[in-house]
Amino acid sequence: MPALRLLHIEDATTDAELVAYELRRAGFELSVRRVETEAALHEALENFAPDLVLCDYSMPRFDGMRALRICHEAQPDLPFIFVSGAIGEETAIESLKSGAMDYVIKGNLKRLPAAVRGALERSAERQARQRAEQELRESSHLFQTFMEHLPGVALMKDRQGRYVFTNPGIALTLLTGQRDITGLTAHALLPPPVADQLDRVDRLVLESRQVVVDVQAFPKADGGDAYWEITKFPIMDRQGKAEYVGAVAFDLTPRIEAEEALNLRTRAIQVSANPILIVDITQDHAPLIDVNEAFEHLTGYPRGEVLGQNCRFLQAGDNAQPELDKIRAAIRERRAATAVLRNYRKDGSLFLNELHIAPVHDPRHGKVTHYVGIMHDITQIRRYQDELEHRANYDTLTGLANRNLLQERVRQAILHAQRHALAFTIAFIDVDNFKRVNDGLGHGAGDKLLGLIGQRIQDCIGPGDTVARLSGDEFVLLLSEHDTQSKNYQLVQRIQSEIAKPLELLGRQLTVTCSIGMAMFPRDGTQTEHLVANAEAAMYRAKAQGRNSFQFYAQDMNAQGIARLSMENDLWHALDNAEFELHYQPQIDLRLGRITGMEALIRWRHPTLGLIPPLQFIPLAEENGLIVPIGKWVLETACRHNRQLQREGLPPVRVAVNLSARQLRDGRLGEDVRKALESTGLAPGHLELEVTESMVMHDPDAVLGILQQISGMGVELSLDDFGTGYSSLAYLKKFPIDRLKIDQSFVAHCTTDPDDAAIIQAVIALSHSLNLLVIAEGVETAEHQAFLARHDCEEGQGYLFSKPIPFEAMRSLLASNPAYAV
Ligand SMILES: Nc1nc2c(ncn2[C@@H]2O[C@@H]3COP(=O)(O)O[C@H]4[C@@H](O)[C@H](n5cnc6c(=O)[nH]c(N)nc65)O[C@@H]4COP(=O)(O)O[C@H]3[C@H]2O)c(=O)[nH]1
Repeated sequence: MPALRLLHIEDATTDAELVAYELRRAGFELSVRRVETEAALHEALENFAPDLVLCDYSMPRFDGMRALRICHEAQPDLPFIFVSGAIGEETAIESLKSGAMDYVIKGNLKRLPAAVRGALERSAERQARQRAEQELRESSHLFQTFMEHLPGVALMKDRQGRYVFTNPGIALTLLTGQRDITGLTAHALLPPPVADQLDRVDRLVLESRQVVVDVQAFPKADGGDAYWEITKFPIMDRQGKAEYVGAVAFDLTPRIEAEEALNLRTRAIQVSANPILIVDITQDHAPLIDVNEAFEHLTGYPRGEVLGQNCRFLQAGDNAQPELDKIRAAIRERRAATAVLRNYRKDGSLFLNELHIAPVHDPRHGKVTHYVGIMHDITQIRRYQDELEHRANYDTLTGLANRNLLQERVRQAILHAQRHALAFTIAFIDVDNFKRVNDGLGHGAGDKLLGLIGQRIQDCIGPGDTVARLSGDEFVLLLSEHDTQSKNYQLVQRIQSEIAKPLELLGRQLTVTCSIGMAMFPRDGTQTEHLVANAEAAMYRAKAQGRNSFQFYAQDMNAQGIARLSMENDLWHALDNAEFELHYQPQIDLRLGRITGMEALIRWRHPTLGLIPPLQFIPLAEENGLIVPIGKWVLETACRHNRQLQREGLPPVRVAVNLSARQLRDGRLGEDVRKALESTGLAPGHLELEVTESMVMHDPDAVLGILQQISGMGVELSLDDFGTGYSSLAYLKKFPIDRLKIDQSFVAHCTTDPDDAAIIQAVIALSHSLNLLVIAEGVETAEHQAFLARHDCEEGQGYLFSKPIPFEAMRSLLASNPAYAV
């Protein structure tokens, strides 16, 4: 036990010693400090740290009551006892009231030890109590703070259901917002059903003495419910009786709402039409942790079979896909990406997967932990795109490249050739007389023929070459390795002999030929259009030289080709646009000087080029077959005009109409003639058809039938350009010809060239012997007329009498009923 530190305020040292003696005698161990001034007291209180103060009441330099105050102020709990001479009852009471713990008279020091012990004990008690109070205050403060900051509700109720304690959070569950509800019950605060439920659970807790966890809905001010999870527990009193219900409650609403939102999203993923997969990349083999129904549907893999697996199984070993690198790089760099992959279903079938992957960040540390993949089956779309692309680049009829693809390939060939200083060839192939097959056997057969020809051409060329069908019967070849004419020559020979091989169409043996033109890069052009146009020009030149031939491009073909091309183009529309008209040249009876007939000669009134003579477009129309409809129009118009003149009362004349070779072969000529006569009402004897020697002699057997048919109708026939060919007059006997027409080239020189004169005489004589009439064309002078008349040529036609004139002029001429000099 440490020595009692005694501070003694005493001016008399002997008194002080007596006091110490008395206390030691009573068993106290003492450490004593004696002071007798105020200053010394302050110093001692500060440095000596006394356990007890004894003080004389009245001292010469100090006052006991003052000393008491000083000690009290410095240390309120320090035990203070007056030890003094007699001070009277009142003073003693006064001192005790002022805080002294006891009063001992110096004359009765025996009482001092007991007084000291009592003071020390009381002081110790007081200090203990103060400490306890302090601790209580502190713990109460801690409890308050804790309760105030608790993110929920804490409360206590008594057995009657009255709130004994609530934290401020209680306001959250109550509609009132009331904070102090001590003494109230739930029924005073909440709707009855809610209060009833709370009471029920309280009773359960009190009766079972168990912890009960319950979820309770509380109505919210804005409508709807807030859900609280309430944990209730019994609180026992000292006797172990469950007197109170304690409760802590937490608002579940945000969690429930978050769960609902999550559920919604999960459901959205589940029912999404797009297959969706989720991969965990925190694990080494990046397993699938979720897939939706659309994934199962597309791939055929059930969910349970693929979860935990790496998505690699979708590639089924087809791992050499460059697009896979895109996915790998994106995952390495933790970013999104899109790639098109070849994936395989469970049944092994292929589908094209346009896969979009996006990283998912963990909100806690921002790291990418998962990837979400959205799949898109683009197999059909791709197929459709390919189909479109194919249609855009390939000819549907033959399966060959079309103009588009050809242009692209030629463009590439030009770039390649320019880079490596190479040459290549463009060949233009046109099937000879294709129109005849098409018209004769029908379009189906024509299409089949084009397919066969395309195939034959294809078989002749190399793998690096392209064969394209431009339109109709035109094929263009890009021969990328043909850099010399000799190579081209060999190829052309091969193509022409391949195409010319007999083939069978609709059960008929057929042989077709083709004309080929060629242009070489860079010599004949450095641009696609020029090369193709020049090859085409060469093809036309080849055609002009006879079928089944070929030509290399030569500079001068160009202008000719272009003009021809544009004219051909216009010719297609000329008939629809009514750009044709007929002029008439009168034919004169050379003995009577009267008009007996007129020849219909076609003119084309071109919108920009003006009046075009027939020799400039008839051969073209012959070639492309337009001559047939044009010829039909001429026939009808000539008949109509002639009938009109007759109706107007003019002297009836014959109208002569030129036929072309193609019309003769067309097979519908007889029908056309009959219709023209019928529809116009012209008598057959007033129509004459002119055929040329060459037309008849080319295929005499075929022509004979149609000429007999026409002649049988009563229509007259004349043989035009007679003398220019090599017809044998003997052969002519077989034909139902009425009239021979001496070509103007003989007439022109009949008066100057004895040979021509002799020929004319012989022709006239022979004709007469065959009972044929004779008409001479190109009668330009009176001498011509006289010569012809002298040799019994019945009729003449030429500038001497009239040039070909429009219909109106012809009508006027007939109306004037001219008499030409004979
Ligand atoms: N130098 C000279 N020429 C004369 C004289 N008298 C007439 N001519 C011309 O000689 C041509 C006679 O017609 P063509 O031999 O049947 O030769 C015709 C005929 O083969 C053809 N043609 C004209 N119209 C038609 C037609 O409707 N259908 C067919 N298929 N061919 C036609 O075009 C050819 C040329 O017709 P056009 O230019 O009208 O030329 C006409 C006519 O204008 C003359 O005294 N001196």
